[in-house]
Parts: sequence; C-alpha cells; structure tokens
Amino acid sequence: MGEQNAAAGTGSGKRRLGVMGGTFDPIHHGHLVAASEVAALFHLDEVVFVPTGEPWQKSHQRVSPAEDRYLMTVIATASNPQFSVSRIDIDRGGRTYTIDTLKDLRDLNDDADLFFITGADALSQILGWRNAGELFSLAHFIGVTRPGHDLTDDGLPEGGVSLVEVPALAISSTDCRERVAQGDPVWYLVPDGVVRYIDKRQLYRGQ
Ligand SMILES: Nc1ncnc2c1ncn2[C@@H]1O[C@H](COP(=O)(O)OP(=O)(O)OP(=O)(O)O)[C@@H](O)[C@H]1O
Ligand SMILES: O=C(O)c1ccc[n+]([C@@H]2O[C@H](COP(=O)([O-])O)[C@@H](O)[C@H]2O)c1
Repeated sequence: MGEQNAAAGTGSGKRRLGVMGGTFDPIHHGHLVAASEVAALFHLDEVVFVPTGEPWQKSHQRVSPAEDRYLMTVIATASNPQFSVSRIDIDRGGRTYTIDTLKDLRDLNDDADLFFITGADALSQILGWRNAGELFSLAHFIGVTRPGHDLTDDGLPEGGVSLVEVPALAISSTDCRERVAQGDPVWYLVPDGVVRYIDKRQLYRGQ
C-alpha cells in the first residue's frame, strides 16, 4: 500500500483533478485528511468535493437538505487553496450516480485526468453502483484506509484502482450526528466553522 500506483496517469501532461464524492452530512476531518493525503501522494493539482444530491443508497435514512451539506462543505474547504466544491450532483437533481458525476466533470475539465477518492467502505460497494464497469474508464480510483473496514481491490479492474494508507481517523458522519443529537460535542471532529453552522441551523437535534 502507500505509494502503489501513485504515478498513475503521470506523463499525460494533463491537469490532475481529484474528486471526493460524499453525502457530507456533516463533512468531517476524516474526509479532509483523506483528500489532503491523496492530493500530496498523487501530485493532484486540485481536489473537488462533490456533495451528493440524492444519495440513493441512503434513502432509508434522514439526510439533511442539500444546501446545508453544500454550505458545510464550502466552509470546511474554504481555507485550502487546493480544495474546491462542485454543485453538479445537487443541481442535476434526482438520484446521484457517480457515473453522471464523472461524465459531467470530464465534460467540464477536458484538460484533466480524474482521480476518484473513496474510503474502504465505499470501495467495497462499488460493483453495486450504477454502470460500475464503465466507471474505471472515466477515472482512476483511489481507495483509502478507514478504521473498521478492510481495504481491498478484489474484483476490481487491474490497474484501475490504487490503495492508499491514510492517517486513521475513526470519525463518521453518523457518529457526529448522534453526538449532536445527544448534546455531546463535535469540536475537533469537524472543522470549527462546521460546528458553528450545525448550531446555527440546529441540524441533527432530536434525531
Ligand atoms: N474517517 C474516514 N476515513 C477515510 N475515509 C472516509 C472517512 N469517513 C468517510 N470516508 C469516505 O468519504 C466518502 C464520503 O463519505 P460519507 O459522506 O458517506 O461519510 P460517512 O462518515 O461515511 O457518512 P455516514 O456515517 O453518514 O455513512 C466515502 O468514500 C467514505 O468512505
Ligand atoms: O453511482 C452509484 O450508484 C453510487 C452509489 C453509492 C454511492 N455513490 C457515491 O459514493 C460517494 C460516497 O457516497 P456515500 O453515500 O457513502 O456518501 C458519493 O460520491 C456517492 O455519489 C455512488
């Protein structure tokens, strides 16, 4: 692990654009550290965070309004000049599929190679995503370690995926939401501005 395939795509002369998709309800330091580590290791020019519009695999649970998740993502990434946020999945409407995310980003960035960053849990589900076979022709996938989940590329196309060890942060959005609901602090699990935003908008209370 670690440096495996870190040079993927180098030499094409194209811009290297990382893509970090997520529901970000709320965004936390696990997401930010993963993106930062991959950006450094893979020499990415930029990482664009893409909050989901309608995460179809989370339809059984309550998900905060897209605008709140978008704004928290903007607040969390604003101070890093390498990070940006895209509204494409929110503005497209309907269920969010990564195949659409990657096609739209490719059309908007024809000067770039795309690198899709995903945690070990999401990577293990990827064969169940819409048009899974086509995903790997649109981006190189980078799976990162996550406490409590095995990181493996079993069954995924050879050369299409890199596995990377990142500092272990046992943080999940679920845990953050539960902590807020119970009145426990989320300071230092999420960026300070996100703590303030959750409070201002009274998110996750009574859940
Ligand atoms: N602590 C973490 N370390 C590494 N990767 C993470 C971590 N938390 C989330 N990710 C990855 O970030 C992406 C977006 O995750 P998501 O927004 O669903 O957060 P989550 O914490 O898994 O949320 P929830 O608990 O609501 O399911 C996924 O690819 C996920 O695997
Ligand atoms: O394309 C799909 O079918 C698909 C199914 C589940 C998740 N995803 C993507 O995986 C990323 C993490 O999703 P989530 O639900 O764990 O926040 C996010 O970018 C989602 O759009 C994509």
